[in-house]
Amino acid sequence: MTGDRPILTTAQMIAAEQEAIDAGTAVETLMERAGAALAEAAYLYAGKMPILILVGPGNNGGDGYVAARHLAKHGVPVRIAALGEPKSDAAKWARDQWEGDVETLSEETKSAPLLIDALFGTGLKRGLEDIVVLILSRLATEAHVRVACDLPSGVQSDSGVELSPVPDFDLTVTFGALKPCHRLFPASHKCGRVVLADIGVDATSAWAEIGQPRLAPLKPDAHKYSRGLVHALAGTMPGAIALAAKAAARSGAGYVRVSTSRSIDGLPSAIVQTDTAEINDQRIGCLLVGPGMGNLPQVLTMALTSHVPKVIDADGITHLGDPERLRGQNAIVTPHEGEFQRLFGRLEGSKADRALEAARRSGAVVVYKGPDTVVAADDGRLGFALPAPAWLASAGTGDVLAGMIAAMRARALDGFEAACAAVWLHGRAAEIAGPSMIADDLIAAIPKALSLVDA
Ligand SMILES: NC(=O)C1=CN([C@@H]2O[C@H](COP(=O)(O)OP(=O)(O)OC[C@H]3O[C@@H](n4cnc5c(N)ncnc54)[C@H](O)[C@@H]3O)[C@@H](O)[C@H]2O)[C@@H](O)CC1
Ligand SMILES: Nc1ncnc2c1ncn2[C@@H]1O[C@H](COP(=O)(O)OP(=O)(O)O)[C@@H](O)[C@H]1O
Ligand SMILES: [K+]
Repeated sequence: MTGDRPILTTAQMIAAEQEAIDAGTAVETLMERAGAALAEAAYLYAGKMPILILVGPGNNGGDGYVAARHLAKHGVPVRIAALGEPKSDAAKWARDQWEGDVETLSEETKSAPLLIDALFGTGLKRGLEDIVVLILSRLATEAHVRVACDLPSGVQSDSGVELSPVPDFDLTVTFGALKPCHRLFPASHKCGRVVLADIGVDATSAWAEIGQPRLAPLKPDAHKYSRGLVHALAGTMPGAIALAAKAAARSGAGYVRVSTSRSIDGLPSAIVQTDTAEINDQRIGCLLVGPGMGNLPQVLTMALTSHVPKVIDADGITHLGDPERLRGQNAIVTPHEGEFQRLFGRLEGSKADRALEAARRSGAVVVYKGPDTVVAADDGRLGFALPAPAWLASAGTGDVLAGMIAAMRARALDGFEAACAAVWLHGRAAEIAGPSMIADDLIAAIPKALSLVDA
């Protein structure tokens, strides 16, 4: 995922900041860059709209004082309302550089068309006091544009959990790297557009936002097997495997084959139906099992005897029973919350932590689905999906995703890269298909989603 926007926990961010400080950059310099970037983003978004900046006692507040100075320099009318005095040396420095008034944040504080929330960032330890929540909510409602400095106040940076109620923001300007909360639910859906500013800290991480995939262009001498053979195993509900198989074909698999004991209606003639299960055919790029499998655990058991890479979804996950069965399987599993808990139990930590733990326990690539899908590999790589439209919440869209992943895997991407590419394309296909889509429409939108990438 080289090139994707890195995601850092608070501890990693502090370490990266310390590295920059040790290399000779003062913390005030980092704050100056952060505040200047916040000001620039707000100015680009809203021009000379009058601004109210709420500042807290820590370095998040410090960024707010710096931003105020830059905005005022550009002729933007700026007011500051502070929740207490600055506590850190850097924030005190930023406060001293500000030559304007500082109001005390209270129930009397008047709103402005643009609100910047620089109350708390990564240092938040508990929820905001009720009275502060009320004031923030009123000022946010009365503003036309809402901008969060680093992250919306009230959000726990590492988990995306709201420690106190958080208003909706239009824009979040973050520094050095994205934080898990920008892509984990519910906070992910409160941030609005997330702008990442470079402040000169080296933010490298095995965690990143899943960006647009880079797929190798089709070679002139391609043939159906080199594009990838996906072999799907049907079960008791043929509709689900039909969705998955069609999605695989539309995602560029050169050859899609379905083992089924009875003919499946409505499958395109290009998809081969066979009543044999040639699952050890060395040409298979990816085996797909689970969608519509129903209560036929023997289908899963047979799939697990094969040595080819595999995608295991839906009923296949339910019938696994023990994550250890996945070890050495070269598998990608695609659980939603219920399936995840059935297979891995109730794990501790954020969704990111749980996904990584599941990948470690099973050795599989885990695509942990939902409004904040994450993809984890057992080597520690973790991809966070962009927010996808909520209208994906309809029957069969998961089957489509499983087919798309199988196609990406069959074209010889590694398991993690294949899952990330498919998750990205699935989200874009949903946007293209629009709010009243059903899973079949999602498949029809895959070619347009693929045309967004150079493939
Ligand atoms: N890490 C970095 O590289 C950089 C960080 N910067 C900024 O620094 C921020 C982090 O700064 P801090 O660590 O000072 O943290 P915060 O500014 O988030 O706030 C921490 C302060 O608030 C107090 N506090 C926490 N929760 C509270 C609550 N619910 N009610 C009242 N007080 C509470 C803490 O005791 C502490 O004094 C980042 O979010 C970012 O905006 C930037 O200045 C640039 C560089
Ligand atoms: N509220 C939501 N916002 C965005 N994506 C969602 C939401 N709900 C579900 N999805 C996505 O839709 C798909 C649903 O998959 P799944 O739950 O397996 O459904 P099914 O088994 O009916 O196909 C997943 O890719 C999931 O991430
Ligand atoms: K904030």
